[in-house]
Amino acid sequence: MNEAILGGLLAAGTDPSDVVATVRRAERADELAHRHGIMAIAGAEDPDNNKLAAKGAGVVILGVKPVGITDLAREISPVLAPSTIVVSVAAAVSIAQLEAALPPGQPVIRTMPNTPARLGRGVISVSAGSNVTPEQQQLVTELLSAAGTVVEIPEDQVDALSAISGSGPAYAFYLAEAMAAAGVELGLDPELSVRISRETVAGAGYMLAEPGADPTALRVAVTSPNGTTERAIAAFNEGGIPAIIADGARAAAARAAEITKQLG
Ligand SMILES: NC(=O)C1=CN([C@@H]2O[C@H](COP(=O)(O)OP(=O)(O)OC[C@H]3O[C@@H](n4cnc5c(N)ncnc54)[C@H](O)[C@@H]3O)[C@@H](O)[C@H]2O)C=CC1
Ligand SMILES: O=C(O)[C@@H]1CCC=N1
Repeated sequence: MNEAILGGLLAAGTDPSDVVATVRRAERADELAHRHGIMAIAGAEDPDNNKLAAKGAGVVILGVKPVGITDLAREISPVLAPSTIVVSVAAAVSIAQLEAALPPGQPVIRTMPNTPARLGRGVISVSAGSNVTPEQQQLVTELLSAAGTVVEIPEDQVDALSAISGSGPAYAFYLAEAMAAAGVELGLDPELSVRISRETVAGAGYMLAEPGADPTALRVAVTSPNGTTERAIAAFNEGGIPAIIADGARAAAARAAEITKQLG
């Protein structure tokens, strides 16, 4: 996820020399440095890597798994300037949990990105903690805008948003996988079926990305009265696909709440 955000930031003109990344493995640090022209420090080579990166930073983006993020916050706390904005991309970790692991008064912003950020087409939510000034929130919003559409939401909506846009790219890829499998079942060559499914979901995505695009109008335009698509959509509706998608989103949001409790 973090390389996706990095890709978006750099593509939008962030100076690579303004960015320091940390990772665990040396090979991964080399890969990031070569691919993006940034400084990347591996924990395996320098156990102080996270502190080195955070020291003097205006913005620190924490992107490890939810289970490790408060430990990481505690690790870098001694080197943070009071004005350093700490941004979290972790699902299910609350602003309160992050603030409790950081020096008192540290500005904290919780975000929920998604992987199309790599192409500058992400959706990134921003929820600010109480120590964040409007100027700091503006700065982070502008920074993340490089990676896609930024939406400001109250923290109590993050789990719901995550169930739609955070996990959502996986739902679209899942659809492409299911379409490819269906094509094979209808007798298409597997490679061809994957190719046309991928291009179809991608092409539809491009259409949705046009300004003012309306998913319902776009669907209706493909669905000729009494034609073939109509039969497919009817079968989807009979099979309860909309309700199944709602169930999936509910399960994702519930899992986020469960993780928050576990990390309590
Ligand atoms: N994958 C996705 O689409 C999304 C992920 N997220 C959040 O992003 C975070 C990362 O998720 P992924 O990218 O999927 O996981 P990942 O496992 O691919 O990335 C985590 C990275 O952190 C590195 N790391 C772990 N501990 C470290 C440490 N102490 N110091 C430096 N680097 C360390 C790991 O080596 C790894 O490269 C999670 O908190 C997740 O909830 C949020 C939205 C979407
Ligand atoms: O699956 C996850 O937990 C993360 C959060 C949203 C997308 N990926």
